Amino acid sequence: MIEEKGILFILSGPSGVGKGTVRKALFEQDTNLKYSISMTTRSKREGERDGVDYFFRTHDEFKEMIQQRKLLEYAEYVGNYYGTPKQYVEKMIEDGHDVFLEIEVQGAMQVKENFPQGVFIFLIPPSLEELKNRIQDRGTESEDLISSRLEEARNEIEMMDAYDYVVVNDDVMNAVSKVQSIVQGEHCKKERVIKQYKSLLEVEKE
Ligand SMILES: Nc1ncnc2c1ncn2[C@@H]1O[C@H](COP(=O)(O)OP(=O)(O)OP(=O)(O)O)[C@@H](O)[C@H]1O
Ligand SMILES: Nc1nc2c(ncn2[C@@H]2O[C@H](COP(=O)(O)O)[C@@H](O)[C@H]2O)c(=O)[nH]1
Repeated sequence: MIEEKGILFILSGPSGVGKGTVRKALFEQDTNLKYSISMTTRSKREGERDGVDYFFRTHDEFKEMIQQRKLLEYAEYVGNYYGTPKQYVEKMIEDGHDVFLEIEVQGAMQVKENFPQGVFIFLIPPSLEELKNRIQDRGTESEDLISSRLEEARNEIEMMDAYDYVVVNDDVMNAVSKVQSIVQGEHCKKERVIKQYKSLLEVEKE
């Protein structure tokens, strides 16, 4: 039998584009996907839970994770640190699960350097006006923070060329179905299947 390793999917996009919304809807449909819960130093939003939405940590705790090299990637974004705990991702991939990261672009570029076989997906809004409306209507950030995030959004969108796929989040279910096609399609990529098949042949030879 072909032993399949999991695939690492990385979803980025400007704040408020709908990454979390699309990811949650996708996870209701795809049960092989595992979400990598990030660590952050930002404060909890109303309704967010430690260990579910994020691992909420102090700056000192976060720095310790960096020093101990326990993060796959990390970045400072609009005054806070965000990072991906390494151990969970490596274990899940090894066990054959696809892992989904929802991270900003600086972190995604670090993953690309260390994990080039990952699949990089960039989510864009139908317009910048719509992005502003979405982040404002969400009502989770102050006006100042919304401005900082929107400023950051312009730089982030310029990075989309570094991604393998770009999906427009016009309608949530439309975007979900596109991301799902990407996930399924990646399992049939000949480079991936041939690599797995070659290791199977090696094992059978022994
Ligand atoms: N396709 C869509 N059409 C209209 N509204 C949407 C759509 N997708 C998401 N939204 C809304 O936009 C807001 C931002 O979505 P969400 O929180 O998922 O964005 P995000 O990219 O994860 O943001 P952040 O990076 O800041 O965490 C939410 O209020 C969500 O309901
Ligand atoms: N580099 C990383 N970025 C991350 C991670 N987890 C989340 N994020 C991104 O940060 C911004 C802000 O998130 P918010 O929850 O405060 O709105 C957003 O783009 C997230 O995708 C991570 O582990 N590493």
